[in-house]
Amino acid sequence: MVIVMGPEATQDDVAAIVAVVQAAGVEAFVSRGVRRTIVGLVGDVAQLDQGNLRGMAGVRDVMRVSTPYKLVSRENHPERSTVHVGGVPIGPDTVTLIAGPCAVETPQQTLAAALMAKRAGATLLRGGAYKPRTSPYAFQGLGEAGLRILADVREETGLPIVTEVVDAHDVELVASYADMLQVGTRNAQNFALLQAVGAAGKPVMLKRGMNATIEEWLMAAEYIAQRGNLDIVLCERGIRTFETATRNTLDVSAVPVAQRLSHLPVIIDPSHSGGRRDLVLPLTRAAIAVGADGVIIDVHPAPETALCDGPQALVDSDLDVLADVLHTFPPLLGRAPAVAAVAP
Ligand SMILES: O=C[C@H](O)[C@H](O)COP(=O)(O)O
Ligand SMILES: C=C(OP(=O)(O)O)C(=O)O
Repeated sequence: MVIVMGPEATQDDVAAIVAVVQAAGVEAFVSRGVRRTIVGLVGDVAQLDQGNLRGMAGVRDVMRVSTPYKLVSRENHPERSTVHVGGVPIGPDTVTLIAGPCAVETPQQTLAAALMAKRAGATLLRGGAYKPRTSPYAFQGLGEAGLRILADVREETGLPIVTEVVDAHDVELVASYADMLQVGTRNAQNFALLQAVGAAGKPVMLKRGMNATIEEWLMAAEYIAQRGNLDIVLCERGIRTFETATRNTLDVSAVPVAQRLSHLPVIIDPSHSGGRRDLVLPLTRAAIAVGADGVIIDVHPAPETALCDGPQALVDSDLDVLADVLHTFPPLLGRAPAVAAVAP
């Protein structure tokens, strides 16, 4: 961390800064220039409150030179990581397709959607049994009955399950069925939930908060990592902007930025970002082109009757194109579509 002090800063102002910094066990190196004085800090600067330092007399600016997140940072872990979910890799060598229904509605609908997902080349099945809904009157998911359906469909199709948990109290239960726990955009800064999933012993997919900066997203991942779990996959799912033509604005630049800052795999959700079926395939192409380590896509056998997010679900007639994108695009970038660990 570097503290820049203006020309008006007195000797006492500089001494006050040095005293605060040293009291926190951090070393301070002062270099006085004609127009400004720079105080360079070395040590565990996480102990210091940047805002408080910025408020002290004579201080012009306070700048971090290292990242505030440590465990998920690429500074301390230069190699990019691969996370395995039920034996399926998500990482730099592959492009993984996770697909399935937005919400688990019935056993028949979930199985039909899982078979669609498989036909498109998915090696992981998505599906929400606990749905975070804007309206308390909207379908909230089947809860544990939905988890049981997912487990049956996993048995039948061999696809490991990715499913969302919305409440810290449900983490143990959801983890007892899931192969990967999903934390959604609405809970992306629910710190108690992040800590609970971090302790659950299952890989976690952390969606980006719809209003979160990339740094806030990585700090959220750090909460999970701090509980001893580094099997985290980051998922860019669109952010809130002024644009109303799409449900959210897909921030494609978040993929290379997050991959540069963090060793964790980064995937894209083209369904929740565009919010429109006609955008899912173009955004999937964009995701692969920008270097995403996978995509998570909604599919539904009858989206006109879907209980959640029907307009963004791919239908049967989209699957061949999706499969083709998955087979032709990754090899252009030296990658392979991720395959199942054990052929079912
Ligand atoms: O699947 C995700 C969410 O539950 C869903 O997108 C929420 O949408 P809503 O705003 O219609 O509740
Ligand atoms: C709730 C979901 O997505 P998001 O959190 O991105 O809205 C989902 O994928 O089911």
